[in-house]
Amino acid sequence: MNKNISSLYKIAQKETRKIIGLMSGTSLDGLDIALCAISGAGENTAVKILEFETINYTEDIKTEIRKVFAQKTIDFQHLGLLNEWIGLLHAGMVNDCLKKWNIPAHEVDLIASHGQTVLHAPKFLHQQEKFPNATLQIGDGDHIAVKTGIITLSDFRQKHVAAGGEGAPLAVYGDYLLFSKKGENRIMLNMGGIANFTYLPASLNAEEVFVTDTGTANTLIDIFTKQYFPEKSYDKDAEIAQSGTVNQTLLSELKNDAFFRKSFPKTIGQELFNKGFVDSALSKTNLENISAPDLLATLTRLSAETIAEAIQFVVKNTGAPITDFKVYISGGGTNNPLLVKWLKELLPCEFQKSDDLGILSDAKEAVLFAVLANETVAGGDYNFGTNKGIPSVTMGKISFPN
Ligand SMILES: Nc1ncnc2c1ncn2[C@@H]1O[C@H](COP(=O)(O)OP(=O)(O)OP(=O)(O)O)[C@@H](O)[C@H]1O
Ligand SMILES: CC(=O)N[C@H]1[C@@H]2OC[C@@H](O2)[C@@H](O)[C@@H]1O[C@H](C)C(=O)O
Repeated sequence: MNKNISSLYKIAQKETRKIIGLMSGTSLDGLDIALCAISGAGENTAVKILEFETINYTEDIKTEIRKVFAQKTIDFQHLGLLNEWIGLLHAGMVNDCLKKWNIPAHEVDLIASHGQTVLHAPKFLHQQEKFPNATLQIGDGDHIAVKTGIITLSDFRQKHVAAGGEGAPLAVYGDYLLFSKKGENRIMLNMGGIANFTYLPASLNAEEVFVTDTGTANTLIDIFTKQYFPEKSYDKDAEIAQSGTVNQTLLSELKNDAFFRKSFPKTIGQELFNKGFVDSALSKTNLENISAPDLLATLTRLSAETIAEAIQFVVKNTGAPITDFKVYISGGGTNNPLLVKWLKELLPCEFQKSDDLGILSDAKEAVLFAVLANETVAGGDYNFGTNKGIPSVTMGKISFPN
C-alpha cells in the first residue's frame, strides 16, 4: 500500500485527530489558523481548539489578491501565479505558527485549507444558461502539503457545486454537527464580508436544517470607509455610522436589488456587493453628495435589515414564534455595536455569541473547515434530504506531502 494511503487509513481510525483549519475570508483581512483536537465524527463530533491565531495579510498580499478578487476582467497570468503564491504563503504561515506553538508537524494529522475565494458566481448572477454555478478558491493544497509535510484537504466548494449546490454556505455541515441542541431552535449567524446563517431546528431533524447567505454584512461598510478615510480599513466600533442618519430613499433603492427579492436559499459575494452596487444606487437617487456618516449608517442599516428579514423568513416558515429562537453570532460584525443593536431591535429573541457554545467566534469558520476534513476522512454520515441546497456529500481534495 502507498505509505500516504496507509497514514490516512491510520488517521481515519484514531479516536482523536489533530486538524488545522485554515480560513481566509472575503474581507481579505488575513488567514485564521485553528489547531483543533477533533474526536469522533458525525453527530458524535467533539472539538477542542488547542491553538488559534490570525495572521494578518500585509498590504502587498491584499493588493495582489484585489487584482483578481471578484473582478470581471483580470490578467490571466496573475491568477495562475497567485494560485501558487497563496498556497506557499499559507503553508509558510502554518509553519510559523507550529514553530511558535512548539508543535512538530508530525503531531498534526491533517490540514483543512479553504483557500482564498476569488470568484463566486452562482447561476443567477452570471445568467449564462449553459454554464453551471461557479466558485473559485485559490492557494493550491499541494503546496501546503509539500511545504508543511502534513496531509492537506483543500478546494472544498467544488464537490458542493458538483452535487448541485452553489458551493456555499458550507458552515451548515459543522454547525449542524457541533451546535444542534434538542429542544432549542438555533440560528447560527456569521457576519463577515457577507452574512450567512444556519437554522438548526429544535427537533434535530437534518431535513429541516436550512442555510443561506443574506447579502452584505461588512463588505460595503468596509469599501466606503476606505473610500472616505483611506487610512481606515473598517468603521471601527461603528464610530462613523453612529454619527450619521439612515437615508431611507437610498436604503429602499439598495434593497430593491433583484438579489434581495430572489427566493432563499441563495449565495453571493463581492461580484454583486461592490462599489458599483452602491454608486449606482447613489446615482439613481441623486445622492452622490451624501455625507460619509449618513452613507455608512445607511449601509449598516442595509446589513441589519436584510439579515433580519432573511431570518424572519425562516422563522415564519417554521410556524414557531421568534421568541422561541436563539441567535448565536460570530464573525467580525459581532464587534460592530450599531449592527448588533439594530439586529436585536429587529429580531426580538435572545442573542448570544458563538463563544458561549465553546467555540471562539473569530475561530469558528476555520474550525468548521477542520470539521469538514474530519468528516471526509472519518465520517460523512449525514443526510440533509433533497432540497435546500445542502448536498449530503463529503468535500475536499486530498494532497499528500510526497
Ligand atoms: N471593532 C469592529 N467594529 C466594526 N467592525 C468590525 C470590528 N472588528 C471587525 N469588524 C468587521 O469585521 C470584518 C472582518 O470580519 P471577518 O473576519 O469575519 O470576515 P471574513 O471571514 O473575511 O468574511 P466572510 O466570512 O464573508 O468570508 C472587518 O472587515 C470589519 O468590517
Ligand atoms: C464563496 C465564498 O467564499 N463564500 C463565503 C463568503 O463568506 C460568507 C459567505 O460568503 C459564505 O457563503 C462563504 O463562507 C462561509 C465560510 C461558508 O461557506 O459557510
